[in-house]
Amino acid sequence: MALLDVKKLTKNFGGLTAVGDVTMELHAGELVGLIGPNGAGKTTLFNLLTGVYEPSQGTITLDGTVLNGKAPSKIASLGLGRTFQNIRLFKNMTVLENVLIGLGNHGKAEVLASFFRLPAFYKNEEELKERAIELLKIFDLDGDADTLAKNLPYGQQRRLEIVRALATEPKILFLDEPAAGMNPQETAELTQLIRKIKEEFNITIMLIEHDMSLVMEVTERIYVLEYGRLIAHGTPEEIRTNKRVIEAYLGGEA
Ligand SMILES: Nc1ncnc2c1ncn2[C@@H]1O[C@H](COP(=O)(O)OP(=O)(O)OP(=O)(O)O)[C@@H](O)[C@H]1O
Repeated sequence: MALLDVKKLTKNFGGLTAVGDVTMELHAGELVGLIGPNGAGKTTLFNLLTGVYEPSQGTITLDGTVLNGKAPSKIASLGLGRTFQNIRLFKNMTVLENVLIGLGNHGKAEVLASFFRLPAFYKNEEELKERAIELLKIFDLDGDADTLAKNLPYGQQRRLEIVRALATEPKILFLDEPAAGMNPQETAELTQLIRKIKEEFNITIMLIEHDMSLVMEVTERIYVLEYGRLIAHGTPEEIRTNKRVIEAYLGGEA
């Protein structure tokens, strides 16, 4: 059974079908690409999958649970994590605090303990901090734990966003153009990082990216959208040579 099962998903904005009749599956442990020309509906699809938008039609099922109609916070707690096209960090908080927020999915007992400053609160705080530092170490950001997020170089802010999303321990991580605005050196580092995430966390990743060499290098399968419709699906090699895909991109540039 697929981990994420998307059936005939559609989102209309007035007369515009931003996502139309999309059916796709993600399996545990896969690294899958989502590409398509500007305005193809990629971000809208992520917004549907993470509950930001309600589908006009179709169903989204995670591990047997239907996600339609659930709030984004509920969907996040069920195991869908994401980053955004434009960085959304708490810029005036430190690097460590940003990760602690990701980790801070407290249960009711912990909230009570923290309110009354019970011993469990301190133990939990210490443990969370240790876990946060551990995560930052994996991503080479532990040296900047006390730096304000806004003072990190751009590439590292993007990296921190990924760490924060991973801190919620998602089953599936959606990355929306993680290489946007990066220089070639930063993009090369990101490529390594995405590989590392897959190895160390053994999670499923779906990646929207305009940088074709990055997509072709790291993904195992690719879905291609144009005008909201899936026009192709296959291995990087199949997609690279797919006539329909080449046409879509050439048309987009003309
Ligand atoms: N909230 C909205 N209201 C109306 N139209 C929208 C809304 N969000 C997206 N659209 C439209 O839906 C279409 C798909 O947009 P979307 O941002 O999903 O594309 P994309 O593939 O992510 O593009 P890009 O690669 O440029 O980020 C576009 O025509 C866009 O203008």
